[in-house]
Amino acid sequence: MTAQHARTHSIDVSSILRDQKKTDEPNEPCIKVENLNLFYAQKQALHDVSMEMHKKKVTAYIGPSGCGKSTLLRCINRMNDLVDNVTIEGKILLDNENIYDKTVNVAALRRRVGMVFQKPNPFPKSIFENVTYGLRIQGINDKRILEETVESALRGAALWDEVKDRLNDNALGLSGGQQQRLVIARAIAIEPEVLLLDEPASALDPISTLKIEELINELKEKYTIVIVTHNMQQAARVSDYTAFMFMGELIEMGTTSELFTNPRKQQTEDYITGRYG
Ligand SMILES: Nc1ncnc2c1ncn2[C@@H]1O[C@H](COP(=O)(O)OP(=O)(O)OP(=O)(O)O)[C@@H](O)[C@H]1O
Repeated sequence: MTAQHARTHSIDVSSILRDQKKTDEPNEPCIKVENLNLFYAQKQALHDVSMEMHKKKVTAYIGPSGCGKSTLLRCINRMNDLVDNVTIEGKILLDNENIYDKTVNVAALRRRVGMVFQKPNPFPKSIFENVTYGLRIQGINDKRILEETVESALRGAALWDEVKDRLNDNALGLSGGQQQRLVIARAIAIEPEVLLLDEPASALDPISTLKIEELINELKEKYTIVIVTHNMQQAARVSDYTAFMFMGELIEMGTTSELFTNPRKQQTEDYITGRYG
């Protein structure tokens, strides 16, 4: 990135921040990460990470490619358990309960902590069946409950008006942006506490991206949200708190306005002004 780009980059972010009406009032912590280390076989991908994420706020993870953002995100619903040869040390407390405790039921944890990935991944089923999937696997088949859930989840994901007349159509016929909102509807249909979003808009066009960002602002009234993004303007637009990571370490975390306008660490400043990454 050139110096000119770097200056433009940081100016853009500050103007975005000026336009935001975010309260910096912290809510109580919902998730506490304590001294987390993660190894993929011999390779250490997270180094002694400790941080807190607040209830009904949006926290963004930023940092250069390969710094561990997705790895850290996936620890919050134990998705890394599915990877061979992973070793995890430390704790993650969800409402003060260690999710890595041996007694934790991982399926129940994943109902409380929903996840949306970079590429929309609807099932090759109807829109209705996609949204009700989580309820059906819990054995809920009452037609009235399913219909009410479909409407409220699709409304919650800002998709209802676009699909209400074709709920039985195959979800794969939706556009990429609609598919991503459908996947968010599927995640919120089971009323999780936390939503993990791993670059949810990076495969989408600018208009669909804007819709997802507006949606995140609405969803935080109900959910604690953690989002991984490569896009600093996006972090500035959607998040209340931002964590900057570098080579598996949490370098700095603060309110988004603090981190972007007054970073405490040189590495953070270098990254947000586009000097590297
Ligand atoms: N399943 C895996 N097995 C082995 N190594 C992995 C695995 N997943 C990630 N890694 C390594 O762990 C490190 C952190 O990767 P991670 O995907 O968490 O970074 P990231 O910051 O999300 O990157 P990006 O922004 O490119 O998505 C990288 O060196 C990556 O190669």
